[in-house]
Amino acid sequence: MTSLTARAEAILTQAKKLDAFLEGHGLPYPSFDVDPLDGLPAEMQDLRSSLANASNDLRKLMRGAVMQTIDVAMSWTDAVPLQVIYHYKLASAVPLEGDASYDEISKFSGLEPNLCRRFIRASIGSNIFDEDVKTGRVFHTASSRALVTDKQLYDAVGFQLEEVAPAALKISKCWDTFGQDVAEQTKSAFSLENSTDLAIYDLFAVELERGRRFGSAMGFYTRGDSWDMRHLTAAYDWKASDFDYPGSLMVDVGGGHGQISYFLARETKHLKFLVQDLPKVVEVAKNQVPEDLKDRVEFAAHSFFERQPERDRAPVAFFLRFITHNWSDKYCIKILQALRSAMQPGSRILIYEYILENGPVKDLSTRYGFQADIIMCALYNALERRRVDFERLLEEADSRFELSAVRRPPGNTQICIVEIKWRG
Ligand SMILES: C[S@@+](CC[C@H](N)C(=O)[O-])C[C@H]1O[C@@H](n2cnc3c(N)ncnc32)[C@H](O)[C@@H]1O
Repeated sequence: MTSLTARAEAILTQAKKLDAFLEGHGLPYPSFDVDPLDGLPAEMQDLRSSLANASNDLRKLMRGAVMQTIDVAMSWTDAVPLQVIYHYKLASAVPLEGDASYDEISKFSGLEPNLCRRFIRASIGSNIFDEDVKTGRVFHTASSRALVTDKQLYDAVGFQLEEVAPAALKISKCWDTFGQDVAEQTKSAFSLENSTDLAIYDLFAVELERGRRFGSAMGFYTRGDSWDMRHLTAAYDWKASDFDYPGSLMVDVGGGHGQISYFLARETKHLKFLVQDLPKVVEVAKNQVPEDLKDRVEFAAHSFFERQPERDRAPVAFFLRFITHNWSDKYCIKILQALRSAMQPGSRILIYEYILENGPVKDLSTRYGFQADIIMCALYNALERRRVDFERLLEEADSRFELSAVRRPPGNTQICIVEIKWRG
């Protein structure tokens, strides 16, 4: 058993190190008004995460077993005021470096003054906005200010609170309605919430503003360090002589606009890339290939549920980034089976996405994969997988597939490369 004093001392030791770094670099201490931490170097980010995890544990312990559970059950009372702030653009109603009365916020936003006051005051408890107790005027904190200055953050908040959260509250209803083994994207909690039998991408293709917000929110989620492409090169030897040689080809399955292929083409010497995606995506992407990569990267319309076209020589690899986590096992098996005819001994499938730990994860800094798992469930009837889940998929798809390695980039504990070989 760890004493409270020992916990607090561990926090103190870490806080002193972080303070020393900030002081040594002339940076302000973190406050609700100024956040100097995002720009810190990697080793300080590790320290910061460790301090956040330790203090979060202490906070939960001090809330106590019952209140900690009630806090979770009532977390919607933090989320809903933020949704109102998002919906009525209340953050933009307050000057970045000044203040505003509730009447002024009301005039700007069209939300009735008493509602502005109630929902902003509820959010002040989450340090989103603050209020001068003497004048009753509202001013920004670093969090509410970022809602104005960071468009991708704003869209990510809107996407979570207006798309994902309402859908996620229908997960149990989805299972009651369609069964717990429901595998279709068109019968998801998201489809129930939206009274549609369209999958999310198809709905967003016609509801353009929602589609734009989704794209912008993804921009927010993918700008974190765990998405940095350097992890790709740290986790795999793309320049190996059995990979990057004259005439070798990698197929980027569902490769979107080709960002990964462009990056890897610049990291390798000979390897060529074929980016496959749906016709409407390829139509746009094929005209945007950078001049220096025109002889290395090509695009072709191809559904990943269809057999690969015949080729004289098998590709060295099929690369799938953030594809399988959007699909239930039933469809992932189809995707894998469609690659079989193009595999030869030595060719491989590389799947790059969150690989969940086999056991539970409690740290704030590493639990995102488990949260993403619930999002996949709500939106697609899909999941984030563990190594054993991939092993099961491969066994069901074809026993000639062999999971040869899970390559975890150093320092990036969540997004990994699953390497699959073909026994032939
Ligand atoms: C989550 S995005 C990942 C894009 C890309 N791999 C990346 O990581 O940036 C999923 C991609 O799958 C594509 N997609 C969806 N259904 C497809 C299908 N049946 N065949 C091929 N691509 C498909 C989408 O158009 C989209 O580009």
